[in-house]
Amino acid sequence: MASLSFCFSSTVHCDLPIQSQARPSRPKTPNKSKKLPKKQKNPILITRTNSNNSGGDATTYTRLPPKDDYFEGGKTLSAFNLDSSVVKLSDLAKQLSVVSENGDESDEFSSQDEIFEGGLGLGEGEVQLIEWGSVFDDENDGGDEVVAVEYEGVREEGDSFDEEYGVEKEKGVPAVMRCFDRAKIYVKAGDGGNGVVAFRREKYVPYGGPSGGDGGRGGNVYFEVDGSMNSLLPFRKNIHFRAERGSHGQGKKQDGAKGEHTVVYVAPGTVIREAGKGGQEGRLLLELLTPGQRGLLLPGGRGGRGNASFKSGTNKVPKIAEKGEEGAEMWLELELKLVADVGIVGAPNAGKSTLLSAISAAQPEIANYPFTTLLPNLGVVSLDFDATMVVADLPGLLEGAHRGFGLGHEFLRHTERCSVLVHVVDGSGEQPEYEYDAVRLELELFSPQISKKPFIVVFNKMDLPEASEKWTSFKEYLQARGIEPFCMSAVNRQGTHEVVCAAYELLRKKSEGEKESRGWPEPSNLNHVAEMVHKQRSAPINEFEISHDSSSSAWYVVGGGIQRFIQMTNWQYSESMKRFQHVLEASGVNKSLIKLGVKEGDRVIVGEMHWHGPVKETSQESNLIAIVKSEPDATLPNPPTFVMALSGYILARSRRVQYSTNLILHSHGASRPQAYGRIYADEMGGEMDQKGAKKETGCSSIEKGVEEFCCWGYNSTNDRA
Ligand SMILES: Nc1nc2c(ncn2[C@@H]2O[C@H](COP(=O)(O)OP(=O)(O)OP(=O)(O)O)[C@@H](O)[C@H]2O)c(=O)[nH]1
Ligand SMILES: [Mg+2]
Repeated sequence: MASLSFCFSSTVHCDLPIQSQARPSRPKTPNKSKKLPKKQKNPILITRTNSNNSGGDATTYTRLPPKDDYFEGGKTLSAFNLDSSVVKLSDLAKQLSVVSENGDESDEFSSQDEIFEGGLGLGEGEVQLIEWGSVFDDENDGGDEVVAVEYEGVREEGDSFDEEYGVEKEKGVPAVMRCFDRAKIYVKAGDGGNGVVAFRREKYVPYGGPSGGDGGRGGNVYFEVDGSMNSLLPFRKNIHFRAERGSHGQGKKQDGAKGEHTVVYVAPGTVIREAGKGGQEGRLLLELLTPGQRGLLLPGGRGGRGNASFKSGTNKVPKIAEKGEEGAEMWLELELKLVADVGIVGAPNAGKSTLLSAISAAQPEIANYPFTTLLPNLGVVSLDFDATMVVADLPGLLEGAHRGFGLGHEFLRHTERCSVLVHVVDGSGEQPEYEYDAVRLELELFSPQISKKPFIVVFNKMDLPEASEKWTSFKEYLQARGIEPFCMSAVNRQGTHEVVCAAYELLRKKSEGEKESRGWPEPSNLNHVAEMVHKQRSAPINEFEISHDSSSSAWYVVGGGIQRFIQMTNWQYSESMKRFQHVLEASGVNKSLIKLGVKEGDRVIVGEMHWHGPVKETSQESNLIAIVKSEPDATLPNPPTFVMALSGYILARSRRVQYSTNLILHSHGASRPQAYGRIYADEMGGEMDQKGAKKETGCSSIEKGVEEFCCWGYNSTNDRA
């Protein structure tokens, strides 16, 4: 491989791009066009040109044109601080962009007149100055568009790519180019609706019984492959996808409505990963390839049960209802790798898009300047013998692309999934052999796998005399390397059929060899993430693990079933606590804790819930524990929105009370914390009545008796905490 230097001599002549290019248009986005910025910092040349796309105007942009080409009157470029004697090809990419022609005429335009005066051979009104950097920051999509060329930055011979890399990639490449095939999004399934406590109240129907309905199920999150998408650009603006929550249940046994599902549409070839942490790549979840494929990603939460569902033979008047199950949520990283049989690669302006338009019904943007194609275009090519293949026209490759230079591996990545490559070489360029080598080198450096893919080389623009002159030497150059190149004129559609047939033949051979055309396994089960979530949730309540942190005297109970139970428990109902105690007992959590040596004052943490576990040595038979939903040692009672409990409580099995009081506070609304609990006679000196309980707890009113009370308006900082 010839050693490649990316410099060129100022004597090399190339056509001036700004004088011959057609009016480009950026990829259409739904955003409104913005006006050109008023403030100008660095001068940029913008020309409004109306040249056509005729093949005769074609210009090769393997190198930046020498400075003389920009200034017909011999005017120097010193005003632009550009030393163009040594410039990398990729500089041009950075410098080309598209902006709205509808912008304001700059006030500073006149102040810069001397820079351009007479030097460009352009009429008045054909040149504007705008601020570089503002051009790509918006998604300007104005009607009439012009080309902006920035003359900025000195490129010295010997500059290393490393020095440039990073700065230029981030600065020079517009966001629209960087982000179209990667996205990070947040998805959340809908929460289930809450169940309610209600009783049937009807004339002549005494003891109507519980009639609280269940909450509705939350909506699911689906992924679907939309064949009309070829980028992930929509995720630049909208990254949060939440399914609707289920409605709450209502009285008269009315269940809540289900939440609406959410469908996230992605382009074919999207790979979905769990968002990685600390720079690590996340777990691979899904690979969505074929249009129409649909997968359930996150199932919605179950609706909470209303009190009608809790009715039983022993509890005919249940005053308990569940909260809805929370919908699963996660951050995802999407990556798009275009799925195509054939990828058209080559240097900018080689005629790749022209070839695609000639061989398929696709209508990619074609224009005589580099980086017309910012997003890959797909086309379906039908051959005579009833065979089709998907062809992708990829944006131009530059020196240093394998390191992200220019448009970088944003695009090289797409070649990974193409089975066959068609390498288009611009025959009208100064040195087609050099251009060929440069692009091959980039492919090799990016990935050895890509360079091993079968490929054909096509020498384009044969209709131009300067190209046909070089054809023989180019052909010999490649033949010496064992490659038989094709020649064509994409504009005139001459030789394109041979190219298509050759590409198809390669594709067929490869498919036969590998027994699969794309080397990409079809995913078997697209719902496996949802199944995994479902499995985690349906874990039995008696499957848990307990760990102990001796420094903080905390016990951690981890178990899908028990955590889910706690999340769905609605603590506002006093019966919820009884049920909770029962579950702790039935699931074996209490026993295990006591066996492991839980002590009075220890904290027991289940999921996000904190529990104080002041279990006395003597109260082996007792259950745990109490309640806390916020910081366990938070002071009472402010802020009123705190939901907390103060101490643990133990339910004695026998009627004889063994330990202590418990106090569980829940805030209801803005200002009225509510306390539930039991106060036992032992601690209060043997006897205690409602009055005593009231005094003891500081509650302003007590609705129940000694054993169970519920008080409103709790305001004192009771030291039972
Ligand atoms: N004379 C002649 N001009 C051609 C031919 N093929 C393409 N062109 C011209 O070359 C210019 C660039 O063509 P595109 O198809 O946009 O080139 P590209 O490789 O897709 O360029 P990028 O998308 O910028 O990388 C256009 O002005 C075309 O009209 C050809 O066979 N003959
Ligand atoms: Mg193109």
